[in-house]
Amino acid sequence: MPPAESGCWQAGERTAGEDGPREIILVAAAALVDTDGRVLLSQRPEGKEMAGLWEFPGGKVHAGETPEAALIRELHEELGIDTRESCLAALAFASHGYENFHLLMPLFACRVWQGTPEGREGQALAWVRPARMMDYPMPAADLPLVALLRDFL
Ligand SMILES: Nc1nc2c([nH]c(=O)n2[C@H]2C[C@H](O)[C@@H](COP(=O)(O)OP(=O)(O)OP(=O)(O)O)O2)c(=O)[nH]1
Repeated sequence: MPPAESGCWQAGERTAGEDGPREIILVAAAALVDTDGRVLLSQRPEGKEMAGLWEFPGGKVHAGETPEAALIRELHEELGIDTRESCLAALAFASHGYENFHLLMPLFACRVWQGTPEGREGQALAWVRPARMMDYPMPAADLPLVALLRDFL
């Protein structure tokens, strides 16, 4: 298929390096999958950028942290659940240029954890089948991941 029709090549699109380098932000995220094959989405709370959009739980990897350790920490802080590195399976990643930064986000599948997820930061939660995720507005970076989840879960 010629580039113009494939959707991966658009006239006027900003490409890496055009306006100088943007900071790369490393964020680790989880597709928590329940026994019915539903995935947990978390709504970004008011006051944060992209408030109201639904995302995979997770957060920024701190200096000196591995993505796995960051994710285990974030899942505990945000949802009150505990998991371990052996329960995280690398599934995919997002690499997306936002206006002010470039997001690099590994997505891990996780089917085993202790506790019941609750929105500890006041965020709404929803268990969603991948085929229904289009009903939940998500950050632009997540859209390719949703397509992958539909195929892999
Ligand atoms: N957790 C998560 N973040 C996402 C997803 N998609 C997406 O574009 N992001 C972006 C939104 C934010 O710019 C960034 C995550 O940063 P954050 O602010 O939530 O990170 P954090 O929990 O460490 O929060 P903070 O300490 O900066 O307040 O990644 C996603 O599916 N999950």
